[in-house]
Amino acid sequence: MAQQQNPSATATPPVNQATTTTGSAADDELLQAQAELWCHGLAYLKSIALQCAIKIGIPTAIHRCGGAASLPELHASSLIPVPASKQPCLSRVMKLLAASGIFREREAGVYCLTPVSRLLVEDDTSGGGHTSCLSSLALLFNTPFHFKASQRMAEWLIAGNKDDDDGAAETPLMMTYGMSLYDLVGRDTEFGTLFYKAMSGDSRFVAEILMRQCGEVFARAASLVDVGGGDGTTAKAIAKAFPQVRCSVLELPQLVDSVPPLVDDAVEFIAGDMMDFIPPADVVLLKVRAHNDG
Ligand SMILES: C[S@@+](CC[C@H](N)C(=O)[O-])C[C@H]1O[C@@H](n2cnc3c(N)ncnc32)[C@H](O)[C@@H]1O
Repeated sequence: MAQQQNPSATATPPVNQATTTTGSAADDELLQAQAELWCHGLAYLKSIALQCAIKIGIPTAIHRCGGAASLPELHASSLIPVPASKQPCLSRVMKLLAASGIFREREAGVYCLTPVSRLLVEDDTSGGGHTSCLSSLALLFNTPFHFKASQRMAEWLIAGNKDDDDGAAETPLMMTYGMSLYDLVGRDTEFGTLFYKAMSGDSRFVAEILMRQCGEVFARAASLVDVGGGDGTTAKAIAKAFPQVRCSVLELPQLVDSVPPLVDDAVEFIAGDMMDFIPPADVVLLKVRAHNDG
């Protein structure tokens, strides 16, 4: 009886070792490139996973468990609102965040805070050099406004015809919403609230470092203007620490008009555009993205 031969065995000519190694290295490189492409293509999931962990309250929950906890421990302590049936999914989110350096997997399934996730703890009084929480800032990076506008980046880049409104838009955000980021902040209450919560958290964080590092500058000053100073968090912190400094904030008129908590005796708010005028002062502070980026 004739034996059936393995077609691939008969079709493949004998090859020397060098050819095999070269072919295999090239395939390895291709597979590596494909894996990297997957990673780049899905990189936005890292931001989504971070947003998810913040919304669920994982950094604060781990902090309240003493700085390290397993998911079953977090679940048992009722610190995170995720039903047991979904813990395997949360476990995958945590693995992704641990691989990204946001948490550290100390041992299988036990997660600790890292310097990054410590910035996301809501009530951190452990004295890690800061007392402010940057959760709102991290959430601000991922709003639907940002996602929707950034998905139009290519469309915005190739739109160049000055006769059409889209082509003339200064930014993808302007093209998508027909207004600047700061106009959006003024018009959308929810977005505006998140924006200023994020900015004041960031300002508190930076002010703590600024005062430690540049205290002698403020100690010698009699006046300071914080240009684009938002809700005045930084200026208020400086005024409190250095009462001899007369602090003011230069802000866009729509912001000064629309946000009541801006009124503060320690800080004067001046409505104006920094491109037109900056009030004279011993110290001019600028912590701002001055263009209407989107
Ligand atoms: C990114 S926020 C920073 C706020 C604050 N300096 C901080 O660090 O938290 C930028 C601020 O600059 C203000 N701004 C933008 N363009 C401005 C301009 N041309 N003149 C004055 N303020 C401006 C915005 O209203 C916004 O509050």
